[in-house]
Amino acid sequence: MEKSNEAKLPTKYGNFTIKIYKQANQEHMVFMSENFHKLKTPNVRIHSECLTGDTFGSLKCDCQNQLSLAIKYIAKEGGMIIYHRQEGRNIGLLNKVNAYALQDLGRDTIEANLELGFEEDERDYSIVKEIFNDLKLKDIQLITNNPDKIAYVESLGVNIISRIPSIAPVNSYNNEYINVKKEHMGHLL
Ligand SMILES: Nc1nc2c(ncn2[C@@H]2O[C@H](COP(=O)(O)OP(=O)(O)OP(=O)(O)O)[C@@H](O)[C@H]2O)c(=O)[nH]1
Ligand SMILES: [Zn+2]
Repeated sequence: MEKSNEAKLPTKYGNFTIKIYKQANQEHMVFMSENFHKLKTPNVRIHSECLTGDTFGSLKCDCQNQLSLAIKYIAKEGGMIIYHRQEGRNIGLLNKVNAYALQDLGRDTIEANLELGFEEDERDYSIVKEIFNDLKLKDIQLITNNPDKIAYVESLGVNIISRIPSIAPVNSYNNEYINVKKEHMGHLL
């Protein structure tokens, strides 16, 4: 793992500090409120990359809304976002678009992944451990609905003082996707 220095990043949401952690050619970004190092129980979101949603505003998922809610939340309450560069639950963008093509034919998110020969979720959170150690995180509030992320953070010996739900609006394009997360992936929705 290789890491950058911390640098200031002024944004339309306010002023933040960023730091990059590089592992296996994936460059993950930590996006922190300016008071981050003074916080006793920082708010933390581990946000998985979604180019189609985060950048292009895709309505097929809830990623862009979840990200902007998290940015606004930490701007106000303090904390950080790990922008986890594991596009498409770590199958990559090309495979995610092939999964979308199968979804156009009627498969759901899980079925499409399995048909392409992947697990329903291929994410690896090992960089999160490195980042938490580097930033000396002990007690946090975790912004998520995903029980796998909660279990992973707890396995690091980090104390989750509370979970902050990340609830984005439902629309006619993402309602099945959100429903699959709730019914088949155990998300706390
Ligand atoms: N393989 C695949 N990945 C998808 C699809 N739609 C979104 N993704 C990816 O899913 C990831 C986001 O995962 P989600 O399950 O929405 O949310 P989460 O990160 O597990 O949980 P929260 O912390 O509650 O947001 C991003 O990396 C997206 O690119 C899809 O149809 N197929
Ligand atoms: Zn998305």
